[in-house]
Amino acid sequence: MENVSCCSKKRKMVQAKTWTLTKHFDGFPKKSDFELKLEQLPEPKDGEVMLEAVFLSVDPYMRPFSRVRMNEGEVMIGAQVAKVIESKNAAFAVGSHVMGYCGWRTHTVCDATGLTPVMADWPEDVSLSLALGAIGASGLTALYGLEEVLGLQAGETLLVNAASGAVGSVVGQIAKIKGCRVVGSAGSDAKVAFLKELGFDRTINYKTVGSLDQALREAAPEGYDCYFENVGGPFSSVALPLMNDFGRIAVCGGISLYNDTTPQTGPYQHLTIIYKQLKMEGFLLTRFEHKHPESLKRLMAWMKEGKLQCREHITEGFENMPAAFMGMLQGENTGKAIIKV
Ligand SMILES: NC(=O)C1=CN([C@@H]2O[C@H](COP(=O)(O)OP(=O)(O)OC[C@H]3O[C@@H](n4cnc5c(N)ncnc54)[C@H](OP(=O)(O)O)[C@@H]3O)[C@@H](O)[C@H]2O)C=CC1
Ligand SMILES: CCCCC/C=C\CC(=O)/C=C/C=C/C=C\[C@@H](O)CCCC(=O)O
Repeated sequence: MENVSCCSKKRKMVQAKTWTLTKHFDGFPKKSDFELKLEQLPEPKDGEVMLEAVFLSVDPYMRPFSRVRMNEGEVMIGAQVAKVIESKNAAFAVGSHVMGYCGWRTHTVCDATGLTPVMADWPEDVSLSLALGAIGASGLTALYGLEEVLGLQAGETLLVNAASGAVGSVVGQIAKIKGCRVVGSAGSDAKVAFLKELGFDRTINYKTVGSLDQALREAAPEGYDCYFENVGGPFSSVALPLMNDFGRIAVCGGISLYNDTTPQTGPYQHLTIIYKQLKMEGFLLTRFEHKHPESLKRLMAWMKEGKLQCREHITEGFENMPAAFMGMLQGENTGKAIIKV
């Protein structure tokens, strides 16, 4: 990123590149829903820092959250790992790295609210981008869904969909660490091969399988005790009746629904839920924020021990953020979708 220098002899003026939402998404996002803009940044005031983005994240939540948390014309929401390039805050040294929800922007001036220093003893040979994925929000979501929501126990059978993605790939690996049988569904043969590499017991390419019901039954003739739901919609309608009595379902996401212009309706599963006495619970990772520091240490330890593989799908160039976002929603990524500035 080239900064524009002008006027002041003392200080280089910094221009941020930003991606704004021109118009609320209507159906699947389009290129014209985004606009690249330049923004002249002020000098940081006391307590503030200036950040330069190193890695940015594109995530499914941006699609539904944009509608409820953003106005048209605003900078797209999102997390990044950034380097502190100027600081008037003693807690954030120049040259250190932070994780923050700064949005889709190359440079940011902000106070420290909402900035998290990247884990103190982050190993030099581990990419900082993982702080946005497996050793960040995606890994934490997987861990909390399994431990806090599902209460997964050794010996149980778990189903996870969008299994080769940022969250799903960690879900399956943690479930294996915990001594469970894991069935994963993903949208291509290459993705399914990746799941096998990760140690999933059975894998399904839901796009080519023919009968999903039959494939899910064959993958777990004993039935499913736990279901980590990332997709929703028709997949869920097929999976729920295959749960065992007292089965638990963690509703983490519903990506198959995010781009709908008309909300999908039924089939309604109330009778299955009653008869099988199922427990279904939605969650947001933010509920467990107080556990983040300890949980990140556990994820990092698993990675160092070789028990957790962290695949990333890296797109080069800030200019390509909208394309990377739309690509992720279309299933282009295996592992965490990341933008390298
Ligand atoms: N509750 C929470 O706090 C959080 C929830 N989430 C949710 O977790 C889920 C996974 O997120 P994340 O791991 O970041 O993203 P992923 O890395 O899994 O990327 C999205 C993947 O979803 C799959 N997908 C896209 N469209 C569809 C569709 N119509 N039907 C089925 N699969 C589809 C694609 O894989 P494929 O080729 O296999 O179809 C795609 O690669 C999302 O639902 C997200 O909203 C994420 C973080 C926090
Ligand atoms: C508006 C309906 C939302 C339905 C659920 C949609 C998506 C599930 C999901 O992916 C949730 C993700 C939650 C993320 C929570 C915290 C942060 O990582 C995002 C903060 C975004 C921001 O405030 O900038």
